[in-house]
Amino acid sequence: MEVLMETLTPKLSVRGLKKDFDEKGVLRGIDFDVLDGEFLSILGPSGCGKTTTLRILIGLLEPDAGTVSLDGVDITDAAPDRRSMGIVFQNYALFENMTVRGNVEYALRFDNERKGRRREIAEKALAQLGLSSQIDKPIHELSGGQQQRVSIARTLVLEPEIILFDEPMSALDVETRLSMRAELKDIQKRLGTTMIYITHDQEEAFALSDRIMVMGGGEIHQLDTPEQIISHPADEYVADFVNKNLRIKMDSLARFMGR
Ligand SMILES: Nc1ncnc2c1ncn2[C@@H]1O[C@H](COP(=O)(O)OP(=O)(O)OP(=O)(O)O)[C@@H](O)[C@H]1O
Repeated sequence: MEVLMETLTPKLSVRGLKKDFDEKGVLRGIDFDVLDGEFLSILGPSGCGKTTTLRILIGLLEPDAGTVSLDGVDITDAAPDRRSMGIVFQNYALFENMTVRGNVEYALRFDNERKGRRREIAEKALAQLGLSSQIDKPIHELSGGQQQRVSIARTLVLEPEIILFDEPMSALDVETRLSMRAELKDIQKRLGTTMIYITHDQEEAFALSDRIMVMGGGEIHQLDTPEQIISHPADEYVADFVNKNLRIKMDSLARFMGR
């Protein structure tokens, strides 16, 4: 029975989440679960409520209603550093002039229990991500993909249950995005950490995710596998969103071919 419960309890469970800004319903009561080891993308256009959802999950914003539970424990009111959630930001927020090792060790500076072992812990995380040979280089000498890995290593040393990504690739050129996408997928497969990835880029969501949550106007329109979203869009909004994005891709491909 215990084993059965364990497999059935989602890693993260969100129920009835609501948030108004200036009396406008930015989140209108959203419910979803994320399974252990799953890669879930939150996909939708600008202003649909993705960042608001993320900020509530990591504890930077209080919801007006609803609950967030991690491994079955209600963490709605827990402080950000008591939630076991790590976040990788858009520009990675690394210290450019510090070394790779320095950046990762820095994350443990307030961890009284482990800061004495921070050198060893940082080295282990960096080895896991294939960065041992870069360990003494300053950040500005690394490629975009390597910087992404440092940012993940820095998050990993805090031993999060879930890693959240806030549009981490949106400022990069297409080629870098493609190689970093492949790297991220590989890292997730190897580590098996539950990941939530915020993006407005449909192609990115489809390439990376086990399941995708399509949001619009503060609501979840569909939460399903990429295949189901393409073959069985839940409503017109999802069908339009998928089609529109495909059309944009086809147009830029046609322009590229015509050059
Ligand atoms: N602190 C705030 N005060 C007032 N309105 C806000 C605040 N934060 C967000 N909003 C509004 O809530 C809506 C949803 O914003 P949110 O940032 O969650 O969208 P998003 O889907 O992440 O968009 P983007 O992809 O552009 O980041 C927007 O209309 C935004 O203007």
